[in-house]
Amino acid sequence: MKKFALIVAGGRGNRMQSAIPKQFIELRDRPLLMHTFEAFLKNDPSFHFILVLPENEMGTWEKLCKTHSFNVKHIVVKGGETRFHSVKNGLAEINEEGIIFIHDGVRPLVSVRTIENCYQTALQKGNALPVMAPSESVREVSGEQNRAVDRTHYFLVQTPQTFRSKLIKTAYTQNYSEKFTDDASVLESTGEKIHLVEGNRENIKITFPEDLIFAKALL
Ligand SMILES: Nc1ccn([C@@H]2O[C@H](COP(=O)(O)OP(=O)(O)OP(=O)(O)O)[C@@H](O)[C@H]2O)c(=O)n1
Ligand SMILES: C[C@](O)(CO)[C@H](O)COP(=O)(O)O
Repeated sequence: MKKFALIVAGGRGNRMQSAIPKQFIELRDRPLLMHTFEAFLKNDPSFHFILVLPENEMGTWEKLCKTHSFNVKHIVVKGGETRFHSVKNGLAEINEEGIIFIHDGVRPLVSVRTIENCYQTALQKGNALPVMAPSESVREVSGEQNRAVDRTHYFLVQTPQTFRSKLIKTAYTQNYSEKFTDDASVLESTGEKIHLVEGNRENIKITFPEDLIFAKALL
């Protein structure tokens, strides 16, 4: 089965407060985004890549690829207003049957095992969502009130969120809703059951400056 990695890096990275977009920050002499590609290639060198970038950053990426002799074949697509719109633009480039891994460009620490777990489950069941149990207590907040909840009922969601191509392309023909915070929520709203698989604890989304310290130590 053909494998497509749709890497979304069309965001601004406002919470990182960095002069350059967080996806281009250098970690161990390479832009963060290149480490993300490499994580997929470690799992399977035959991956087909689609990369979503902000339109005004495409030139910078081209230069970075030259500077770092980054020769991994990939299609570059322009990002949209939200992650949903960026994914939609990327999906439009995939017109063959296969398994699509939709992955945040800023999660370079995804493991080979997580990618494999996602592949096997998506192949058998149509979709796979990597998750981790929270390691802290959880509280529900409602206005001025808050209460402890049973954390065994909750999981934290990672990427790559992985799907048979037809299923996810059809799901993304829906109109955008603010409830769509990830790809599984888009598919779920069509009535599909979502299948959970084990992610890896290091697979954090690089969001705040402190996350870079953690990533540098592990890459
Ligand atoms: N319009 C958007 C917004 C986000 N993303 C991507 O979705 C992933 C997860 O988003 P997040 O980490 O929140 O990135 P940003 O939106 O860039 O960060 P911030 O919210 O801090 O601005 C990132 O790889 C980001 O580049 C995207 O492709 N297009
Ligand atoms: C897709 C995601 O990374 C799953 O945890 C997450 O929902 C992205 O959230 P963000 O607010 O767009 O960073």
